[in-house]
Amino acid sequence: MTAALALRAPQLMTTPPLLTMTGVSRRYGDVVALDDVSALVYPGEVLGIVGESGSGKSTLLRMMNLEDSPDAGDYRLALPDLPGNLFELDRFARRMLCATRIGIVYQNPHLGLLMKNSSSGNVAERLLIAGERSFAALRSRAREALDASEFPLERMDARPIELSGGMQQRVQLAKAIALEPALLLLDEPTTGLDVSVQALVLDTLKRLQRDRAITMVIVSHDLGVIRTMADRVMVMRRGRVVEQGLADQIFQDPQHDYTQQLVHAKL
Ligand SMILES: Nc1ncnc2c1ncn2[C@@H]1O[C@H](COP(=O)(O)OP(=O)(O)OP(=O)(O)O)[C@@H](O)[C@H]1O
Repeated sequence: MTAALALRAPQLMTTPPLLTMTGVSRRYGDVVALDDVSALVYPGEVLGIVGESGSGKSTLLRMMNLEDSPDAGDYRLALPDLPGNLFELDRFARRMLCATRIGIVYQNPHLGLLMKNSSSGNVAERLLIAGERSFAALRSRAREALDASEFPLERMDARPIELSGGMQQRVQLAKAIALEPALLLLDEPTTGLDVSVQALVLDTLKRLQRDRAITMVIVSHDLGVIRTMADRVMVMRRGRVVEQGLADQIFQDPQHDYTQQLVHAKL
């Protein structure tokens, strides 16, 4: 066992989870996207969700972001004033919760950003929802979030449509962290970027995680990304969780046939 693993494992086990999902199922017509999925995410950790295309990863993340409702299941976040099953919240309460306590970065920046508004305006929009009304404060807080996302500040008034893919992801990230969310969701955040740009964005995510201990859930079909980012890994196939455990254990000693195939295909 490595020193890092020895230090990390007991910490995870002794802290109550921030996120608890139990028995979540979702069908779309005949397609079973999620079949009785349960998940725990502990404060300050990065949970990586991996699996082939169509395995249900993005659907699960959308559930965590309350964008969709399951056919069955329970979802709790251990935050003040949030008792009960979050799937039972009405649309307004969901929107406020997501805007203020949950951040998300999508693979497709069009889902997360208004492409024709300025980058700083995109971040400020999140702050406005939370009640910030002073122009000077909006601008300085947007600047701070963009800086933390390692976005070049001289371009903060550029529109995302004018920016590279890597820069667009940094704007999404700044928007996602502007209100210091309890949970940051990342759906294939670097897929489609050049390898060198991908590495830089992953570096930023790792630094943010280290400096701010943000609890993250990252979805990727790319085991390299999951290996770089995750403390624990959940492997999905056909809407079910087939294996989960500490990242080192999953990568060094995968138990399920499917995980073994994934890991060996990558090596
Ligand atoms: N809104 C929807 N309407 C119909 N089918 C859907 C919808 N969302 C997801 N599905 C289906 O549910 C299954 C799981 O999709 P999901 O996007 O969660 O998989 P994934 O593991 O994220 O794959 P990918 O990486 O390709 O997005 C797929 O068969 C998909 O076609």
